[in-house]
Amino acid sequence: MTVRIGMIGPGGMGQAHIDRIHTVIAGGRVVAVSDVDEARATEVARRIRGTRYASSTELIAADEVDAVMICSYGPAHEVDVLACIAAGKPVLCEKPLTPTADAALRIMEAEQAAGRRLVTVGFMRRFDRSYREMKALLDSGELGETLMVHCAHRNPTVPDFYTWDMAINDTAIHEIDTMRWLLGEEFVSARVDKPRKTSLRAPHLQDPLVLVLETVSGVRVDDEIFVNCQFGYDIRCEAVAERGTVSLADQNAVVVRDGGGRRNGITRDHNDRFRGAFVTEVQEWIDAVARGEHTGSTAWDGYAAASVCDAGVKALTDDGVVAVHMVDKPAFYA
Ligand SMILES: NC(=O)C1=CN([C@@H]2O[C@H](COP(=O)(O)OP(=O)(O)OC[C@H]3O[C@@H](n4cnc5c(N)ncnc54)[C@H](O)[C@@H]3O)[C@@H](O)[C@H]2O)C=CC1
Ligand SMILES: O=C1[C@@H](O)[C@H](O)[C@@H](O)[C@H](O)[C@H]1O
Repeated sequence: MTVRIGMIGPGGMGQAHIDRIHTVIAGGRVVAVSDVDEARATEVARRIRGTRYASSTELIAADEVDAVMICSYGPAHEVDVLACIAAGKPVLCEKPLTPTADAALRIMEAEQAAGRRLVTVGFMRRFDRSYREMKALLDSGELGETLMVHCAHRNPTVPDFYTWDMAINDTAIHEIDTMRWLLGEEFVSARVDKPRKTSLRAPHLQDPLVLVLETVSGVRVDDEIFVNCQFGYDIRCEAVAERGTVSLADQNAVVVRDGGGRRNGITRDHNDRFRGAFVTEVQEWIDAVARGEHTGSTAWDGYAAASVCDAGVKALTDDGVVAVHMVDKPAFYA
């Protein structure tokens, strides 16, 4: 069976997903697109020989669409995810599921009422080989209990529409989800440290910042967010445990040594750094849709991450430690 996919919001991320589905991934084909930018949707539909729908509502309802990928902006996700649930169609929604927890809660409620897990959130770092090796080592207990994790998430730059809160609910949300998964527990509080700002761009942003999180058991996670670092897409993570540490290595196959020294390249963007993770994530989702099963991060994961983001965004404007508020995990997501 070929899973026929409808793509909402075929911008940068959406087109990268289309390319991998049509080249390296098996079992799926993007047959339909819709975008508020009609010219973009028309061009992408022409290129893939698919159908352009005037609205996401029409795309979701179309008989030719078995499953939906949502790659529009975070604030636009909720309405389309709810429409997919109402139509009974599996949906892979790019992160964030929603920028705030109240919206994610409405999605969880709708999905539970539908009685079937349909929502997968695009937290692709869970599929990254390096993070997986790190998790396997920590879970083995060889290094003892994990005490702290130091993360850094650096982007060369961000677009003009990037707002101050997105440092938390669009960027740090990656570490928030990955650390929940890596440590296997929830966060209880958030604080934001605000160092000197870069003069190189965007005075409306607190850039860089350090998000400091604490888990239920007291593990401390610090996450440097620096989205105008100029030099590359630089993702770092070091877990400190009782008997040792484990870190992500740089993502290069080769290291150059010459008269200028020893060096390896720095990845340029998310597709460059997480290419393998995206392929595994989307392949596993298509395979699960074909089997009629759910896979990957759930609406609960989207909600839990958004709850931590709410606290982080509050901590960005208020000084001090902000508590994370979450509902109890429904049995539906156990
Ligand atoms: N997993 C990852 O590392 C990454 C995830 N993302 C996520 O992917 C999503 C898209 O980001 P980008 O592709 O970078 O943005 P983009 O701006 O390149 O593309 C977004 C597209 O959605 C369209 N759009 C906006 N609102 C819409 C609506 N209501 N209905 C239909 N189309 C709509 C826009 O016209 C545009 O074509 C976001 O949720 C973002 O957080 C983005 C980059 C990396
Ligand atoms: O998800 C992503 C973007 O939406 C976000 O804006 C960037 O900061 C992240 O590095 C990228 O992976």
